[in-house]
Amino acid sequence: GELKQDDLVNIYELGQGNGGVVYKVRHKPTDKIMARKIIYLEVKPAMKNQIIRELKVLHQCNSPYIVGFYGAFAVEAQISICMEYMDGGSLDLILKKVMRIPEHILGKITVAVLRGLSYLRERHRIMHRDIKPSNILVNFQGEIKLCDFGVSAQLIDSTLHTFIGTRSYMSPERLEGAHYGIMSDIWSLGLSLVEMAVGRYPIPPPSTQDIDNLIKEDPLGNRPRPEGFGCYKGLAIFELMEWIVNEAPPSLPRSHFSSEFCDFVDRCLKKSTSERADLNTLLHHPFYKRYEAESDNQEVSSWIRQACGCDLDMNNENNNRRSGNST
Ligand SMILES: O=C(NOCCO)c1oc2ccncc2c1Nc1ccc(C2CC2)cc1F
Ligand SMILES: [Mg+2]
Repeated sequence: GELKQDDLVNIYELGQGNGGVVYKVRHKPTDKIMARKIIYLEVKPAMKNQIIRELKVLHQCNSPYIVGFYGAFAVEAQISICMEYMDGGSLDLILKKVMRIPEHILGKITVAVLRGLSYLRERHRIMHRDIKPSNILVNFQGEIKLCDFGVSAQLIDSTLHTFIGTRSYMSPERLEGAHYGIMSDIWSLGLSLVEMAVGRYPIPPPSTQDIDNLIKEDPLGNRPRPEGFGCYKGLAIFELMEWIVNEAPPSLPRSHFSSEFCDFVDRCLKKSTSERADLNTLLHHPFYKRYEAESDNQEVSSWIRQACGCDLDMNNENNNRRSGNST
């Protein structure tokens, strides 16, 4: 049945984005745990109703690579979007916890994102519009899914002025105000992969020294960040946009990543859309091919649990071994 505010109980806040806040909630009538995103919008009732009507299309959005949808409703100036609760959280939060994400996990993330983008395009004729680590969610079963994509045209229009949007994942053509489409999502994917591989937002590009500091012999890739690292005191948003439009795109160092992975991100980060790889080309790329065969989510599942420090037995075992009182 229809979701309504009085049937939801807040458990705790999951996060705040620009223009939205997300709560973990329980739906009393079904006892189901959900994530409830609240977007504040001062729009005329007619527009609000149109947004809710357009969001209901999400009931037809069924894919293993798209976060599930339970319903949407409006109360006063709030739009609520209730969706599947993903207990591993978003990749930006995971990235804050670990130093960086290993290539074999990024391969699985790439498969999920490309399949999610293909689903949205083939079945719903939409692009995502906001690909970035915080819009890629994971769970402890090892599933990787997309959220916060532009399914409601009216919601896009109503938030263009308010949400500054994280322009820093936007493609050069979009920042220049030119026409843009799915190829812009491909750029955002490439930039997100470099950020997750290297461990910091990759513009301005990290120096070779940065890279060497990053990728010291740390197989698990999770180590407390050295002081001041990663929270780069980099450029202001406008300088960043100028850099993206005027300077060479970032790339991965072949010294630390496979040539297929380096080539994959290079094809995503071509500044000119005519040179940039499109979705179908990427679905045939050796980097994608290397990971598309793996069907089980076990590898991602155990990595996520280790990254969240949730497989306590593993940790205790390590601690025991370290302190020498192994049973
Ligand atoms: O959250 C959004 N932007 O995040 C900035 C505010 O924090 C957002 O921007 C849109 C623009 C147009 N249509 C929709 C959305 C939408 N939200 C959304 C879309 C799809 C789903 C699917 C169920 C998984 C869930 C969502 F919350
Ligand atoms: Mg988001």
